[in-house]
Amino acid sequence: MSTGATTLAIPRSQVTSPSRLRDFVELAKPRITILELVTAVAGMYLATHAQWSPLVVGATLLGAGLLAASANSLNMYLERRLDAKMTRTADRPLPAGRMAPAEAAVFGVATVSIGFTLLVLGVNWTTALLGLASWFLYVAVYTPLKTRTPLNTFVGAISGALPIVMGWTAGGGALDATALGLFLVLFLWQYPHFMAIAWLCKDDYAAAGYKMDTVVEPTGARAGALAVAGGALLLPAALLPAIRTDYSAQTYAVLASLFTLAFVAAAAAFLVRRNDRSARLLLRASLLYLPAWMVVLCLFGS
Ligand code: HEM
Ligand SMILES: CC(C)=CCC/C(C)=C/CC/C(C)=C/COP(=O)(O)OP(=O)(O)O
Repeated sequence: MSTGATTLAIPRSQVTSPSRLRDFVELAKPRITILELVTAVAGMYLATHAQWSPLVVGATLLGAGLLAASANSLNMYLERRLDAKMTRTADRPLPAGRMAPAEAAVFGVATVSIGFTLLVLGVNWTTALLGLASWFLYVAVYTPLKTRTPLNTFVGAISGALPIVMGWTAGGGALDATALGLFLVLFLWQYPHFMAIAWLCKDDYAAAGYKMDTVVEPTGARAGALAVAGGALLLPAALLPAIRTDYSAQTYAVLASLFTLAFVAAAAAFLVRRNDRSARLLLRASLLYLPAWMVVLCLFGS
């Protein structure tokens, strides 16, 4: 009798090892989650001018991080069969068979419960409810819409724009014009960001049956136009969080407008020459734009 057979009979998902931890981290889509948390820190910095309580900062980041981890793991649970059809996602823990679907579901339910409770008890109800709204829109509306209509991006962008507002309200900010400006910048930013990805991954998306803009309109003209529109609308939206007339706000307005014009130029280049090179450039520009905008906003716009 071979002991090897016994070893092989143990599901890989029950083996405890560092790679198990890596799989749980992967379930949370760490890069998107980290940038979301950075936006929350920027929102909180603007509201408090760094006169913040370390406990509230910790509770906000942990609570929002757990909600984002939950949203992402439940998205992976719901999309495990479709993820198996895309080269970009086939090696994720669920489609690759390294984790049982039930484990991801339990992780997703546990993290949303703990994250929401932490935000209610350690921060405030407004922030907790904004987090729950973001979670609900992503898991229960955006995820099922992905296979139905390209309007899914509109809903995903609402979800992705809420964490910066959560940071703002966690720091005591009201749901005012500044909050609206922060929301709109994040919302609009996602159009150029995602239209570049939608172009680069269009074959994958088509293979899995996702109705992204580049799948239903494969020339990419519509995706390009949406990227330019999102970028152009950022010009007025980026000015909203700093409607003041003093010198530092003017510096912010000039710098933010320059960044935004460069971003719009990258979107326009993609619209004109729709190829992988221009899409990659636009994606890179989007990932530079957001941190640059947040730094300028925190230094001069508050
Ligand atoms: C409609 C909304 C969004 C969609 C559909 C979307 C989709 C995606 C996809 C599919 C990727 C992977 C690209 C690849 O593997 O090459 C990606 C990358 C990324 N996204 Fe988004 N995203 C959205 C919004 C956001 C938001 C709100 C943030 C954070 C504030 C964000 C941050 C990132 C980052 C940091 C990366 C780079 C990850 C890496 O280097 O692999 N995204 N996005
Ligand atoms: C606090 C809280 C709840 C934050 C939620 C943050 C969050 C998950 C934002 C969504 C951003 C988004 C639409 C990503 C794309 O997912 P996708 O499903 O298109 O990506 P994929 O194809 O890589 O799975």
